[in-house]
Amino acid sequence: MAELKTKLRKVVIIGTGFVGSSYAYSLLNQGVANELVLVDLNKDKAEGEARDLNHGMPFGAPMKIKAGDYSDCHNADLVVITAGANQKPGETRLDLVSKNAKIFKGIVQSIMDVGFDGIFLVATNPVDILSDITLEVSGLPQERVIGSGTILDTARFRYLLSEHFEVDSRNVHAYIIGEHGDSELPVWSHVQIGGIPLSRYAGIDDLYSHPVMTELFVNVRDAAYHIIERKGATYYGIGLALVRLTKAILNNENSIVTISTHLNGEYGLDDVYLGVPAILNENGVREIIELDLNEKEQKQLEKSASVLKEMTEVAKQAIKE
Ligand SMILES: NC(=O)C1=CN([C@@H]2O[C@H](COP(=O)(O)OP(=O)(O)OC[C@H]3O[C@@H](n4cnc5c(N)ncnc54)[C@H](O)[C@@H]3O)[C@@H](O)[C@H]2O)C=CC1
Ligand SMILES: CC(=O)C(=O)O
Repeated sequence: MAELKTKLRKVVIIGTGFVGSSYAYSLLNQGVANELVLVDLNKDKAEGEARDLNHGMPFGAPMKIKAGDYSDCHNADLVVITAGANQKPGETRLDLVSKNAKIFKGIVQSIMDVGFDGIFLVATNPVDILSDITLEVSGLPQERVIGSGTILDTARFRYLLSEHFEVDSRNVHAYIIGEHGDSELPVWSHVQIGGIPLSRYAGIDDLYSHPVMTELFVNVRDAAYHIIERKGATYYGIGLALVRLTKAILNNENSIVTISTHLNGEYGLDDVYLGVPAILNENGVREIIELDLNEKEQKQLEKSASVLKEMTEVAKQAIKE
């Protein structure tokens, strides 16, 4: 009988606040990695989370979980960064830029100093800009520096469409692209339900000016504000989204997911990180999927890119000071 070889997979989470700990909990539930190390500036928090998670081990898949430090990153396959400030009610993601860019410079340098040579997955906001900062500070190839981008927004979009049309969200194919933030856009021209274009499925000629579809998108775009007003932070959705990305990477799935990646001419855009569908596997981003956008969508994407480019310059300036 052929010998079964199981590759050991090590994930390190930097930042064990709401997002980091929700992600860790979902990883344990879904038995995704063999080894999980939790790192936080607040060492007690990381230690407490590790102990709590370990007590669930008999009910999950076996894995090693411990609190650690940056030296644990040297042989990690994946480092997921969820550290930094989150939005307070009324704050935008872009309001966090200078504060979190400075935090990131220190974190990424400490990780590279121990010889990390795996994949970075960034979730901290503003995620597109901090992915760019991670690329610049780490010097790793761009396919190995990924942001969670619009994966959560895309999930929210699919969920709200599935509720509206009473169809399983897994059969709703739709993308939100651009900034993970206020300038993001829905790609209405490619929304499909079970392979049927939405305009035909719903009998709507112009999805762009249809009041119900417009309201649905606004609820996607503003979902984080609505949740933060009510419970102070969002974390379960992103925790599960990060596990989806972790599986695509560790299991070499070649999955198409909307992540923040560095564009080099795709969609006519250069030198900017933003959310687009891309094929993800154990080497990181294999290929960016270039959708045929209509004129309206292309213009909106260009606008989103210019917002991000401007704020990325602010972040790059902040880390020089
Ligand atoms: N990309 C996405 O879709 C989403 C992103 N987020 C973002 O995730 C980030 C984290 O949010 P929360 O977990 O709610 O915040 P939190 O405040 O609960 O946790 C942040 C953690 O980072 C730690 N930390 C701060 N500086 C650090 C450093 N230099 N090294 C190590 N750890 C450090 C803190 O001690 C804290 O435990 C925020 O920027 C938030 O906006 C939140 C939800 C969705
Ligand atoms: C906070 C955030 O980025 C979100 O829930 O989308």
